[in-house]
Amino acid sequence: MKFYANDINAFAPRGLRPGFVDDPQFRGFLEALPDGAAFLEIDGTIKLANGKLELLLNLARADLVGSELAKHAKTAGPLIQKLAAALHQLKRIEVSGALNSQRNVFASLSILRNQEGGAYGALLTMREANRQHRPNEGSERFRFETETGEVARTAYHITPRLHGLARKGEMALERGSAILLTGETGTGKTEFAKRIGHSDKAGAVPFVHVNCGMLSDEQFDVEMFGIEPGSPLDQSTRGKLGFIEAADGGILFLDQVTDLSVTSQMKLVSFLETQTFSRVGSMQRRRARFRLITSTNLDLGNKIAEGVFRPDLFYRIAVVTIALPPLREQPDLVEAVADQMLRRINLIRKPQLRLSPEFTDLLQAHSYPGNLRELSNILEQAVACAEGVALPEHFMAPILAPARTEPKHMEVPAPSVPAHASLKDLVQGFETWILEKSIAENGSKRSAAKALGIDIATLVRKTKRK
Ligand SMILES: Nc1ncnc2c1ncn2[C@@H]1O[C@H](COP(=O)(O)OP(=O)(O)OP(=O)(O)O)[C@@H](O)[C@H]1O
Repeated sequence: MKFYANDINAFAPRGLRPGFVDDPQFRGFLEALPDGAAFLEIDGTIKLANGKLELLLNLARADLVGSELAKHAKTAGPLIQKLAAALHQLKRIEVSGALNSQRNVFASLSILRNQEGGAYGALLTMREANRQHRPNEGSERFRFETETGEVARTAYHITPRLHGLARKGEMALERGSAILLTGETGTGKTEFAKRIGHSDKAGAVPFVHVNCGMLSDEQFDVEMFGIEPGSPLDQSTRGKLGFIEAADGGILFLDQVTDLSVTSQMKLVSFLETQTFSRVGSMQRRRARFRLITSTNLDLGNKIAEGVFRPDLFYRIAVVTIALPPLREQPDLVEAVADQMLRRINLIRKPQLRLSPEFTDLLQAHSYPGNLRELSNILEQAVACAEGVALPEHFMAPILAPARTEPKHMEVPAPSVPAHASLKDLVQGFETWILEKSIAENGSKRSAAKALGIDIATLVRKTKRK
């Protein structure tokens, strides 16, 4: 029996359950997969993506998660369009081809269905087709950055003040000096790094964006230095390209460098000192040449005084420091970004939204503790609440709510992933894990079945399947 997109409502549609996709153990499971992987809602929205997919597509996870898969066809390549079309038709597909990053990949998309056959999501996996044949150092270069300067520039507003800072950044990159970007959250450090990394001066080079908050001590060596193919630690047998090798000849951007533990900072210092490293599982020293940009929204002076940031690392990364100004000091940027967002929104909005002069005054007077991110939220709120004109009552600045304490649940360990597991086994392992976790959280099989929207007989049969 075939199901088409229109049929899903008739078969108890279920989206991926937020409780599960937000669970750190499930995220750990996804990260442990040897290939790039993502979970998608049935409408094509990417709910979760792992770091390997981020690397293969050369798109930041923050840009992937929450967006529609099809949206990335332009930057990542037409292969993505094929996968999105298959999902739209609820069709399993396996495709191979080149991404815009010039990586040849095999990709597969499997539809996840409940017992009644209703589709509730999809699993996308992707692996590099020629990774095992990758010659050693120096002979083959991989470009990680696919975003063209044109794409990057369309959404980026450059005021005279930002232009001056960008010039300073471009000159520092040209000279090979390490740049530290500072500034409050949302001031645009990441965008700025991409902007100067894409400048004509930097040329078409890899730009590897590393979110340091995602790098635990255990992952640091593997993610930064990679794994030697065929070494005892190489479960995939294809090795793993580390961020440092990926950035060779280009730019390594360490975002929120203050999130690195002191131990990882020490390893980074030692690497920066010698510019050499060894892949995990190999003794061979390798050399990588790249230009370094780091960023933080914290006060580094305080962090050093507290003993949680190493001064020797500070002096290596802060050869040139560029402080991104807060939005409250840039009324011209508020106006330009608000105008541009409104234009983009009005391309699809009916009725078109106009800002009343009073609303515009509030925009100009606001202090923006969340900077550009907050401006965007305020406009989105107005888009959602106002009819044709945004009035002062539609001006809602987000207020930071106190952290919520989550109830503690019984821990169900994430399934381990065998090196050569088939896609079917992986999906089945994931399903069993969800069921067990739900039983632990809900206290009984009956309550778990109810919470998952399946009948108790199905749940019992599936949990016996192991
Ligand atoms: N000059 C700009 N013009 C338009 N939009 C911008 C500009 N700079 C940043 N943005 C937008 O503002 C938001 C926040 O930017 P970004 O993530 O670069 O901030 P950040 O300083 O790195 O934040 P954090 O410190 O929290 O990591 C993003 O949505 C980005 O697209």
